[in-house]
Amino acid sequence: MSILKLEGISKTFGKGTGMVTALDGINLSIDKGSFTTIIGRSGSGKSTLLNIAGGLLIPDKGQVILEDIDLYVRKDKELARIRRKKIGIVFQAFNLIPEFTVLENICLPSYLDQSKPNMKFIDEVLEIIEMGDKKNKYPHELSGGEQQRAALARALSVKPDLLLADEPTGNLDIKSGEQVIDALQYCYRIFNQTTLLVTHNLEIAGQSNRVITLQDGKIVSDSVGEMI
Ligand SMILES: Nc1ncnc2c1ncn2[C@@H]1O[C@H](COP(=O)(O)OP(=O)(O)OP(=O)(O)O)[C@@H](O)[C@H]1O
Repeated sequence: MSILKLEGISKTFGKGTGMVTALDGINLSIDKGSFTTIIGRSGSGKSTLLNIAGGLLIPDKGQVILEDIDLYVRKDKELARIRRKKIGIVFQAFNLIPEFTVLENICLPSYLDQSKPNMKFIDEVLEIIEMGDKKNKYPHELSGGEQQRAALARALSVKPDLLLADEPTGNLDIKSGEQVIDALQYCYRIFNQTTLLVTHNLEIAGQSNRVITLQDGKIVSDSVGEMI
């Protein structure tokens, strides 16, 4: 069953001779409970695609349907609410709030939504990603890999329908990067978390159950395999 559909998505940046076509007529359907990786050279449109899928960037053309919701016909305030409730995003830069502890950072999406954080679920996530003993630390007291795992727990805290991760290992050394990917995969397996991951790392891509390759803003291959 499809949870996310991108239909005829195009996006350009700039004007005239400086115009860049970042995405060119993308059609894509993501199944509930799948782990999909998007690969492609630098500049092929991966982040643009993820940002559009995540309700963060308005496409020039096309529709993004999350479950039955057409994201970009919604007013800004409603789109922000849908995003907070239904989409978790992990960025390359961890984007934690330095003045808040790990737990406060994780609870933030719920507080912004004026709802009570699901502490039982948050504790379960923290245990799975081996961050249970770090919840009262501040971001500056953590390694890069731990900060990224805290950002992952924050993204998962509202049990999002869709988890998006844009080069989550890009700022990390190999070992920390592997731990973050392991954490993503555990959460996929244990919570059946629908995940869409952008990476340059072909080894990581090979472990997902679908790999989509972008080139010059177009999908040039889409292969389905077994999740390792
Ligand atoms: N805000 C922007 N303003 C102007 N051009 C942009 C902007 N964002 C992206 N682009 C351009 O759109 C194209 C696609 O960029 P995008 O960041 O989606 O690629 P990417 O595949 O994620 O690259 P990377 O792997 O280097 O992160 C590139 O040519 C990029 O320069």
